[in-house]
Amino acid sequence: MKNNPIIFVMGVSGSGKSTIGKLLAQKLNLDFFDGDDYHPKENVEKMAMGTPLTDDDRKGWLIRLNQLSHENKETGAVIACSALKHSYRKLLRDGLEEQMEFVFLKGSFELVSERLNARKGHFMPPELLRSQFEALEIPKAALTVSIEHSPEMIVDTILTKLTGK
Ligand SMILES: Nc1ncnc2c1ncn2[C@@H]1O[C@H](COP(=O)(O)OP(=O)(O)OP(=O)(O)O)[C@@H](O)[C@H]1O
Ligand SMILES: O=C(O)[C@H](O)[C@@H](O)[C@H](O)[C@H](O)CO
Repeated sequence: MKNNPIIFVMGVSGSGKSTIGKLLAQKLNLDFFDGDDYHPKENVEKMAMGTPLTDDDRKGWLIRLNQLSHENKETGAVIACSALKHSYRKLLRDGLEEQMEFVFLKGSFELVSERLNARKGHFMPPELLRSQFEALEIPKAALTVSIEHSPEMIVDTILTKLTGK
């Protein structure tokens, strides 16, 4: 595994970024940050109203998460962030190429939809899921795991793959 890794757990809304990210951070004894907490108020309001974010809406937020990564450069961290497009991942990685890992949570529209419909108390409406899949550009270099298994199994798979690197 890379030294002091900055691990971005990425995927569409409801793919399990927060659930998996927290557990992974615990196992690696790293701090966990949820990208959702760094959206400006306008972005959260927009999503809550059922409008997908644009590239422009996401830009400042991605820059902030790149800064956050730099702030945690010495220790490493786990960060949950949708990171849907290649250009977003390039921005997130800027200046930290050596330390950064992307873990992609891969799942079908149907499965994620089921989980989102069952989730309570979150601002993101399930109706936005289609637009999340439309925006998603599948990462080629990411460590990819299927979300069909339990969170514990998924994290074990990630750890095995990470430590084998
Ligand atoms: N592997 C799993 N098996 C079963 N349920 C899961 C799994 N991973 C996550 N969940 C559940 O699915 C829902 C979505 O997970 P979570 O909130 O972690 O996704 P997210 O990608 O962080 O979403 P968002 O980006 O919208 O914040 C939650 O209710 C969570 O408990
Ligand atoms: O890029 C985006 O459209 C956003 O980051 C969303 O994915 C949300 O932040 C989150 O996933 C909602 O819960």
